[in-house]
Amino acid sequence: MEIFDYDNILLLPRKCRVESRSECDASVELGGRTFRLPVVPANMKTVLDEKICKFLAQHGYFYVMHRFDIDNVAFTKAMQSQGLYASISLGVKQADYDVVDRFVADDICPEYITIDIAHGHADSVKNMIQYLKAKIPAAFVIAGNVATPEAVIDLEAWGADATKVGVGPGKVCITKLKTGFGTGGWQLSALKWCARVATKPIIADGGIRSHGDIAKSIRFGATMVMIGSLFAGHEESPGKTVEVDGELFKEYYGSASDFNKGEYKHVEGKRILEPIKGPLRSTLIEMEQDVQSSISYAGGTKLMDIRKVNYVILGGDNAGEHLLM
Ligand SMILES: NC(=O)C1=CN([C@@H]2O[C@H](COP(=O)(O)OP(=O)(O)OC[C@H]3O[C@@H](n4cnc5c(N)ncnc54)[C@H](OP(=O)(O)O)[C@@H]3O)[C@@H](O)[C@H]2O)C=CC1
Ligand SMILES: Nc1nc2c(ncn2[C@@H]2O[C@H](COP(=O)(O)O)[C@@H](O)[C@H]2O)c(=O)[nH]1
Repeated sequence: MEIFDYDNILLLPRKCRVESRSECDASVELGGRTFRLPVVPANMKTVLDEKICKFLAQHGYFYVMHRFDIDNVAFTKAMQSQGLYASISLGVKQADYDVVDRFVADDICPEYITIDIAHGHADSVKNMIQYLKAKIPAAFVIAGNVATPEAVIDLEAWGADATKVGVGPGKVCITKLKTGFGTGGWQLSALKWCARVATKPIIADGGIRSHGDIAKSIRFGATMVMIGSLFAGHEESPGKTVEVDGELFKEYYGSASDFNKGEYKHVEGKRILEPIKGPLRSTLIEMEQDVQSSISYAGGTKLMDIRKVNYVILGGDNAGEHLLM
């Protein structure tokens, strides 16, 4: 198997088919809705809050609200009462089953539900998917996180509508160091490996460090990418603002860090400071323009045209040109 990551892959251009990059369509379909970008901010406390979710939904972007210290039912009601879709996260504990029961009792259905646990290839996820499918069948269920084709096959067979791939590639992740497991350092080839067997959308989660990594993820089989660190340092970001030597930063911490958990137990995340990089809407617009550029370099007009390009692996044992035959 080829092992590579975002840093040592480059995509190869094909003859341009547009006169302007504005002709390229960066939108993507997921769960019956079309979103402007194949990008979703990570469902983490220092990345988004209710206000950001509302902004994203109103402006045609996908979001997944985090699941920490939040009333999912009240959140769903608030979004839907404004004519917006609701996209929430759940765990697999009794409290999460109680939330599902409240949805049923109130006859409310969030449009998207992401089952979000560290080791998603687990019977606990199978049970939650099956409970959701029985109780709220109209919800689009995303399940994860996983790292292998076997896991993608199982989650799809258990009823997940999409899977989330990525264990340990995140910027505030210390899973690799603490446990010796994961896709940190080879997330892009893990995605390729998983995409070979997937029959439903994959969300590639973690390890995106620059906008070009979005196109690379699409090339290797992602329908969408989940991004934390690139979104964490905005003016609107919910993380605390910290001043260091006159420069302003926002804190960004892992959902499995002691900062999120409130205790030091099974910690697999850390806290870092991200330099503040202006308003969120500017980054979203720049991302869209960059994805449009990627599509144009792919010789295409729409997002999935990126899947057609060849690539090179730079350096290492797998170095060379890889042509689609
Ligand atoms: N993408 C990634 O690489 C990672 C992401 N995270 C994020 O951190 C947050 C917290 O995750 P998580 O701790 O799973 O959530 P929870 O604390 O809600 O745990 C979910 C359930 O899974 C169990 N669990 C957690 N890890 C494992 C494991 N390795 N093996 C077996 N059972 C496990 C927990 O039990 P118990 O705690 O008793 O073991 C609990 O019953 C999530 O948002 C998750 O996405 C965390 C780590 C890696
Ligand atoms: N191993 C851990 N992974 C975590 C934790 N909190 C979040 N995450 C994952 O990281 C991505 C975001 O990655 P980034 O590279 O874009 O910053 C996020 O979506 C989660 O899957 C954690 O505490 N430990």
